[in-house]
Amino acid sequence: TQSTRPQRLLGAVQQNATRGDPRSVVKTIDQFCKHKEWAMNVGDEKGCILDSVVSELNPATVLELGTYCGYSTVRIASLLPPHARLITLEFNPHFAAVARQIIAWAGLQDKVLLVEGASGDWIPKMKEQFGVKTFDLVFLDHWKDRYLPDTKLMEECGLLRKGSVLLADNVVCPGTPDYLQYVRNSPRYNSQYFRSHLEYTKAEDGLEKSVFLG
Ligand SMILES: CCCNc1ncnc2c1ncn2[C@@H]1O[C@H](/C=C/CNC(=O)c2cc(-c3ccc(F)cc3)cc(O)c2O)[C@H](C)[C@H]1O
Ligand SMILES: [Mg+2]
Repeated sequence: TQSTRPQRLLGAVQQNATRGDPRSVVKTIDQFCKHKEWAMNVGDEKGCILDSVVSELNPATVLELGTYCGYSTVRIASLLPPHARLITLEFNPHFAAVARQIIAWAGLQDKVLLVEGASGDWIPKMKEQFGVKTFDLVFLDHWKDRYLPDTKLMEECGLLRKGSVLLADNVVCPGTPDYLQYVRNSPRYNSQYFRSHLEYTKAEDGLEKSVFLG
């Protein structure tokens, strides 16, 4: 049977990256996407902005919406302090299976909880199922029309506290106009745009960092 792109990406990691070395996993995926097949990972340019936000925040509890192959999961988890936890939601079983193997190859499985299912179903269960009080950081990188409804859902479920940071990928390309309008005009957020480029291309894209004001 034909392999899928995520399976070919996993193969590249297993052949070229060093087990237990997150940086080599990240580098391998970026090389694969630059020279072999483009894939919708946040990539190295926006990834450096992601890294700086994570390092500056030093979060204890992180939520990622949209694992895909686990590239940003590995980037984030590799920067977390020992007892910090990253919960990442992926509703496609095939992508979840590939991501689990990539996260394990990087040696980060003890810091990451990959939950297979839809954000709309799992966000309301975060407290009771995983003992989450609030998230220090949320990385949004799933379907672009779900950023706004899921942000409102997180507010309603009391998962954000004063100072919680939302970091959203692709606010220019493919674009998340309703989400941007909301976080930039709501008095409950302080929003900042980090201009960059769409992964592995010269097209403009960027990350929006929005601090919840409570
Ligand atoms: C009800 C479901 C919601 N709840 C959900 N709950 C759990 N998991 C969810 C949910 N919704 C989606 N997912 C998962 O997240 C992933 C989806 C990721 C989506 N990402 C993009 O579409 C994108 C496109 C481009 C792009 C740019 C330019 C181009 F020309 C082409 C492509 C670039 C980028 O950086 C991009 O991140 C994964 C595929 C999908 O199974
Ligand atoms: Mg993205």
